[in-house]
Amino acid sequence: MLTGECIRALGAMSGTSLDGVDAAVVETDGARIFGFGESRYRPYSDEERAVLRAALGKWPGEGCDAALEVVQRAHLEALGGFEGVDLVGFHGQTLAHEPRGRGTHQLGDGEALAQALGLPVVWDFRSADVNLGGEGAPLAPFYHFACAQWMGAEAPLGFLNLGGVGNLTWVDPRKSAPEEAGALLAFDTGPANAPIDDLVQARLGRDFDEGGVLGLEGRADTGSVEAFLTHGYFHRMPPKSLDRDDFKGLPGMVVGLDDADAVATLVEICAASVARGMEHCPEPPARLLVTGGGRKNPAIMTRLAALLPCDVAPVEEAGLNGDMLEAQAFGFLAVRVARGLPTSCPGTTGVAGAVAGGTLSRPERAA
Ligand SMILES: Nc1ncnc2c1ncn2[C@@H]1O[C@H](COP(=O)(O)OP(=O)(O)OP(=O)(O)O)[C@@H](O)[C@H]1O
Ligand SMILES: CC(=O)N[C@H]1[C@@H]2OC[C@@H](O2)[C@@H](O)[C@@H]1O[C@H](C)C(=O)O
Repeated sequence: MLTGECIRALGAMSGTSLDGVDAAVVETDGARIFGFGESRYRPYSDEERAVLRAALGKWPGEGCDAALEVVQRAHLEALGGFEGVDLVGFHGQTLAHEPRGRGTHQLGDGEALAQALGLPVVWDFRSADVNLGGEGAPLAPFYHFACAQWMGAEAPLGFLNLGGVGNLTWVDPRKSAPEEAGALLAFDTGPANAPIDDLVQARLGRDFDEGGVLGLEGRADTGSVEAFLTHGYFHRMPPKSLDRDDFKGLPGMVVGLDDADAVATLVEICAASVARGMEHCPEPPARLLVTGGGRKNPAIMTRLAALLPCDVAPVEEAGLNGDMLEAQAFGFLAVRVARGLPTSCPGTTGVAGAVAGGTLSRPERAA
């Protein structure tokens, strides 16, 4: 099955925004993208999201059973019924991430999922990298490299994922492989949607600032933005990574502002941290392709365009699906793991050398 031929890989991502499970098929040999297949979004209910939110920060053995039940049920519903799938890439739900401390914790049982689906499942993608001294994140950059080549890009370009946390990938598509020196530079830029979501949830009972209405209406408090950028994270050289709640105190910085100004300030902090991160790139990319839910926030996209020295566009302008890029990425990475190909390298996580992470669980009965 895995001899370099085209594999129909089904990836699943449950991200830091806790909005739901994205599931998407990508046709690949682990190096090239041959095509994209069906995708599906399975939202978490309010009750499920509350269970997951309560589990954030927990490590294995610290009472994650209820959250595990939510993750397994939601993924079985999201992944069941796809036709002609050869392999599943299961990210799980990150509950905690301290690569220089306790490690990284993605909640999910890939072995149980493999038996329930009757399909081989690759999971636990991040541990091997962390155990070898890497950040364990971001991992999508190897897929971004494949996307750049699928697009036929011939000059360096950037991918910016704006989920709960922002992560930037600088790609040189002229290189022959993602693990080649100089092919990729990637790192988490800073907070993206998570603090905005948390603030509108706390103040207004909404999940997010739909359409960026508040962010467009308000005025950013520049003093708060400048104070935030003095945080030590912005003085660390990449590769570097964040946990969803590393900046949990951020809404507290804007407590004295009205709703619109508070959101506008968090939007500016997101955009300014991307601009600060862009300074680490070997050269500014001619184009930055934005993926993740933040690309649907006009307030964020407007501020990125104002602050960055390059064209800023949603990935759809390059023919890609920004809602499903991360799910596709874990399908792609699952094929790489199954074929023993690296999934991270010094340029993406700071790991000592290219490493193929992940655990492959096979079903006792085929689907
Ligand atoms: N129409 C919209 N208007 C404004 N913001 C939106 C819109 N749709 C989605 N978002 C934002 O995008 C977020 C979800 O983005 P996404 O699904 O990429 O996050 P994630 O994958 O869970 O996070 P991460 O990539 O950090 O793991 C929502 O929480 C919200 O803040
Ligand atoms: C530990 C963890 O789950 N990190 C996530 C988070 O969400 C965005 C950013 O921080 C990124 O580093 C990573 O996910 C993406 C999919 C990645 O690994 O590329």
